[in-house]
Amino acid sequence: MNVLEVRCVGKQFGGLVAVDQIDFDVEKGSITAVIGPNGAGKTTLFNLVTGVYQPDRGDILFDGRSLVGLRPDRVAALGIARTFQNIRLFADLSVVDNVRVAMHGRLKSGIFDILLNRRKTRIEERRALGEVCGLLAYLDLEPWINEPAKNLPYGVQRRLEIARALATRPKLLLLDEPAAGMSPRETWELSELIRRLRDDFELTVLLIEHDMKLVMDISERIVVLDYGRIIAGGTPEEIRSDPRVIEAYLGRSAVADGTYS
Ligand SMILES: Nc1ncnc2c1ncn2[C@@H]1O[C@H](COP(=O)(O)OP(=O)(O)OP(=O)(O)O)[C@@H](O)[C@H]1O
Repeated sequence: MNVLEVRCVGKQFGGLVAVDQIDFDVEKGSITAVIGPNGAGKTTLFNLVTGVYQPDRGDILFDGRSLVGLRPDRVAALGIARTFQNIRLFADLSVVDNVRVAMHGRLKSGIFDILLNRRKTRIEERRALGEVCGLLAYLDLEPWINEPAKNLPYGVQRRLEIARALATRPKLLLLDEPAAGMSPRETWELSELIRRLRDDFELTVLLIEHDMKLVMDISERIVVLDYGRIIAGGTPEEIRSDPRVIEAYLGRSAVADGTYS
């Protein structure tokens, strides 16, 4: 069963075609990677799925329902969460408050309930805090719980971004270059974490990543973009040996020097 269906989607910025006739499916419970050279259209695709941009043509279906025309908050409420290439946290807020803020969009109590300090609001807040603490424990963020986000090491900030995304209880998690700036050890830990998340939270994961080792290690399907178009799609084995991918994305030298092995 497909959780996401991208149907002939196109997006232009003035004369520049950023995404052109993109068409692919993401199977429920899978880990799918979108790869391609800089400027290939990967982040634009994520922005189209999450409602940041609207497609000029085509359709995007989530659980069979079209996302076209929906604002990002509506898309999030349906169960799609994302992390960003350039980490977006509340720098001066503590770790626990960063996750609490992310969870608030899903809580029932409004600002007046909070101001009036209603009993149902206090119960909901207490439950939410319990859930936040559970997420922080799961992601090994407990030692940093009261630390402002800006003080965290880079790899920990990336985990906090994931905690914020999970706080919205998504069905589909989009990760935009989650390994960027990470050491090889942190990247290895991240690949283990992504697999665990998928299993423990029954998620479907769609990720953009330049780290080929991570992509080949954890993806079940790979979609390859170049100049806004899909040039290949398939399993890691199929992609690894596809000459169009080697040519367009990695260059012949990558094959020769063993980068792409
Ligand atoms: N808001 C925008 N306005 C104008 N052009 C844009 C905008 N967003 C993206 N583009 C252009 O669309 C093309 C695709 O960009 P996009 O960021 O989607 O590529 P990418 O594959 O994510 O690249 P990278 O790997 O460098 O992040 C690029 O040429 C980019 O300059």
